[in-house]
Amino acid sequence: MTEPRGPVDSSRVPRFAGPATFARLPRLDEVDRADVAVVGVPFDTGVSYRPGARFGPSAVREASRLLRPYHPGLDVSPFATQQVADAGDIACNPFNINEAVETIEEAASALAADGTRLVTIGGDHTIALPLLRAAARLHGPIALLHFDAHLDTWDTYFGAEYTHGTPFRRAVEEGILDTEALSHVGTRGPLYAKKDLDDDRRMGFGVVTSADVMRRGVDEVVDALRQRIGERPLYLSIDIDVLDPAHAPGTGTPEAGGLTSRELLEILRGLAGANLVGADVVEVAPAYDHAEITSVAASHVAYDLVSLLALNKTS
Ligand SMILES: N=C(N)NCCCC(=O)O
Ligand SMILES: [Zn+2]
Ligand SMILES: [Zn+2]
Repeated sequence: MTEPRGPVDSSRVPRFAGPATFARLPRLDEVDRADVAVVGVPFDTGVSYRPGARFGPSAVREASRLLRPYHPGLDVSPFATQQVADAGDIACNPFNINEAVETIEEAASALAADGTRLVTIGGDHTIALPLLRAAARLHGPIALLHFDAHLDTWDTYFGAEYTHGTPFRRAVEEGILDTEALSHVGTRGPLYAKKDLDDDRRMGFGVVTSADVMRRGVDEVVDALRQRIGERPLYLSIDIDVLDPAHAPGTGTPEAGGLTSRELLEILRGLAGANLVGADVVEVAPAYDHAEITSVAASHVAYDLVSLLALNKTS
């Protein structure tokens, strides 16, 4: 096996020079194959409030220029022990949600066909449904940890089935999730009715609210989540609005009272050794951002996801 090709060396080429790929990694077409592909989905036609997450992938790539190759918190060099590459963006129809959902499922399945695991940068949360479908094609019904201010298990908006508020209800209906191992983390904010929580519970979700994270602390929350997941194939879906608007202003449906970026990153690190098979980071809407606060946070989250995959090399 040839050595993985890593990022551009920032001691030779200034990190602010050249086109942005995630963490300055090679493009997928520059390597034979990748163990992990970081792929963008610039789609935001499923939003219920502020648009703009279509610009998330390029903002996160730009904000990822400062990432370095060794992760001290997890003691891993994620670009040295596995080939990581930037697969570019999945081009999907911005005028037709149903068609876009199909396109994303097919493109993700094609990328993952030879064992490549995907870290996807959104795009709005609609894209989690086709990504979960693609993951379930390979692994069967999978465990899900969903980090979000919102439940995203609502039924329809204006009669539309595929929106950023409904992906996980669709996924449960389709039988692609392991309903013994579903949790929301960071949930908060007003709901439409108490019934939202009843419906959500009936679908099988456990809820660790944002206040629970504050009261119980990161370690206890991690223990509880890990017990629920066990060894199952696990997918992580991270809506950046799980963070407090102070930590992630650049998003479409902000809610007060969220996690700090430190809490989120520490919970992720607590998942080291879990059987992670794929992940997404969604809802970065750069037009509402300031000083790249949100896209920097998202790029670090994506780096941690790639690092967790490095610790779960099955091959
Ligand atoms: N997935 C995100 N970010 N938001 C869902 C909010 C749905 C609503 O407007 O009620
Ligand atoms: Zn959300
Ligand atoms: Zn969401």
